[in-house]
Amino acid sequence: MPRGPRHKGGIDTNRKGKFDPNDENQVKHTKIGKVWDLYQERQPELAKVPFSARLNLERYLGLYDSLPFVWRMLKDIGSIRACWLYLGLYLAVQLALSLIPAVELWYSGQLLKIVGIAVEQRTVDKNLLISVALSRVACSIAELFLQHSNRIISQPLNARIKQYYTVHMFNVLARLDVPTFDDPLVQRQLEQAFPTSSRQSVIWRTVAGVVNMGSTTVMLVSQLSVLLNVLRDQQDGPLIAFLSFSHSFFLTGSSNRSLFTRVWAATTHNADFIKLSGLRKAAADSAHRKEIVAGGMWEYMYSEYQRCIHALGEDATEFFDAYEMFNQDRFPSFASIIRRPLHQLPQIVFTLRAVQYPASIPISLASLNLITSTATSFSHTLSRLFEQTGSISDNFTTIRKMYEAINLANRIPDGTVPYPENHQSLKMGMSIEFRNVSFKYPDSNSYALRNVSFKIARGQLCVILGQNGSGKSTVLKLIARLYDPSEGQILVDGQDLKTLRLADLRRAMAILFQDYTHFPLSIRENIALGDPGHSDDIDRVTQAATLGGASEFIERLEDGYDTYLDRPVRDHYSGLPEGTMDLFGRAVSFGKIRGMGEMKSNESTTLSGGQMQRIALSRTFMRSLLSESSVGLLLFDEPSASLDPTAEHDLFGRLQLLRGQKTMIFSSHRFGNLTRNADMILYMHDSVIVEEGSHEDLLKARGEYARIWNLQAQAFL
Ligand SMILES: Nc1ncnc2c1ncn2[C@@H]1O[C@H](COP(=O)(O)OP(=O)(O)OP(=O)(O)O)[C@@H](O)[C@H]1O
Repeated sequence: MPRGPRHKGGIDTNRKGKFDPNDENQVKHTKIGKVWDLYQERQPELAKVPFSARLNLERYLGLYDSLPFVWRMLKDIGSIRACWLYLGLYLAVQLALSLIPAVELWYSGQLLKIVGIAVEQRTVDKNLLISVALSRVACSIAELFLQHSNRIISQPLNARIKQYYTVHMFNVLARLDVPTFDDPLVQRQLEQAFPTSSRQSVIWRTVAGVVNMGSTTVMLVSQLSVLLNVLRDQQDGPLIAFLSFSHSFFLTGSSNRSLFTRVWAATTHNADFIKLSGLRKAAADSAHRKEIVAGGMWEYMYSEYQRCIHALGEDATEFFDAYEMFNQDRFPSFASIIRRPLHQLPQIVFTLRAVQYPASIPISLASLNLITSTATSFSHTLSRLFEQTGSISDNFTTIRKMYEAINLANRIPDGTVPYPENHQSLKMGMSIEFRNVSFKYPDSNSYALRNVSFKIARGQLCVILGQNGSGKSTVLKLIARLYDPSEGQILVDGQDLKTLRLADLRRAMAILFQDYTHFPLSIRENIALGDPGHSDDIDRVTQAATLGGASEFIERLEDGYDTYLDRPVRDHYSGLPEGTMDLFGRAVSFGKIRGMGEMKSNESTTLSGGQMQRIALSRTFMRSLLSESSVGLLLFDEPSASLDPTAEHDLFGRLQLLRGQKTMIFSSHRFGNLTRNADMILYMHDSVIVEEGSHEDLLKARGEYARIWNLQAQAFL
């Protein structure tokens, strides 16, 4: 994601269509220095006309589609406790604030009138002068109080709205199934619906934006009407007012040049710059240090870095710096040139008029002052209004996206049949049957499984063997219904898997994935999540940890079960003296990685790979072996890959013992005790099952299984 204020000026990221840098009709290519290629969407003809660019009609048409969602948002906000009360107060304060400039203007007009009368008649109504002056001062003080109240009211309002939607958002994220969550379109939708960076929720920004737009309009209309009222009787008032305001309509010219108000993309093909960046990253990242040192690479890296820098000269800069330098060399735009004389025009006209009609000078001079000061604030208010309408239309679209995301349906439809009919039956295991199952992953064109058929009876121990990528894990994922087969049917206890209630089905099985992850939560929670229903039961957690072979090293940790493997909250600090090596009981990290806030899900600085696997195993035990009757099927994908031989031996012993009558399916690369004891072995090759049977059957068949078994046996002779 590019650095910099990507959304400044409000790019409509929700637009339909495609940005193709190679489309010369739509996209302008600019070479920035030697390194960067900038591609900018060409402005439509209409947008070149000053003023219309700000209206961006296409964008506002989209507002209409979003209205039903905005209505739903209002209803949702209404359901938040005390929100209407705060909202009412907020509206009242905003309205008062928007009227204040007009009231101030009116008093300024009154003061001018007094000056006018004083010049003409040489008399001053002192009482009137004092009361007008006091009221003018009172207005300023009232504005200060109102602004303060505005902040006081908007804070709890924003907080309540944010809290309400945060819970909604979490629910949306947490409930998505694998194919839906992995879909790039859904990812984009989620990213747009729940931008992670902004401090204020989009909902609050929209509410505040709409209210601000209303109050800005009230401000403009009230100021204009007061100004017209004051100037009505003055000879050149309307003409000078028109000239003063005209320059505010040319403000658009300068903003048109900003990169960030358009669709754009930048890239580089410069080999030297790419290499330079790679060298810089490699030298700064601790992950490469070992190899740099052991391989004696630094001299080569240094000389290459120097060579690239010399080849690039001044152009060895990041994109935004390069763009800034490039922009500074460009000539000012037509609109910004024309704005300057326009700014002076009222004074010139005023001088000409004054020369023509000297008698009217004093009044017009006062009016000119009033008009020009109002015009300056008016042009700012007007440009704010345009900006607000732009961001409102974007916010409305984001709200539509957000509600669409809330309503997002999972790709794996839920079944309706409760499972199992009889909970006691689960103790005897579950039967699994694949009938001509074929499957392709959603983002893949090739089959991960092809025409796979097999049947595992209740209570059997099945081992799936095969090379890397042959489809073993995929079989387990389909049984857990993480995906649905592209063709064929899977039966559980004789019933179509798709008809069974998903929650029931998943409760009835425990699965340990090969690419298991650790949650950025405490070890206790990491294990307890295996059986969320009993997460408070610390005895169960410790028992599960013992079965998983994890309890010993967990107890040795300083915080024991409360240890966080990856602390999800970063500490914040800056400017620490160099002697500060630890803070809040943790080592201070000065590495670059820290700044990125990245957390790796299955890596930990404190535990070994085997220890991590033991925690994952404990989670599976928490679910499967403790709550006796609720699980009937255990799926293990390479459960011993990171374990040492003793630990593996112990694990299989415990699994056999605790399995009871339940069905158990292993995916494995290893031939040994496990396969010898299996009721059924499925040998997979290239997405299909090539051999099927018990250890003895397969040895007799003299196929691939027998060949590898014999190879292994010879290796140990
Ligand atoms: N999420 C995915 N998206 C696309 N393709 C995938 C995905 N997961 C696996 N595949 C592909 O499906 C095929 C089967 O993969 P699978 O993980 O089932 O193999 P495996 O036998 O378990 O391999 P290993 O022994 O390495 O674990 C492989 O070709 C793999 O590249």
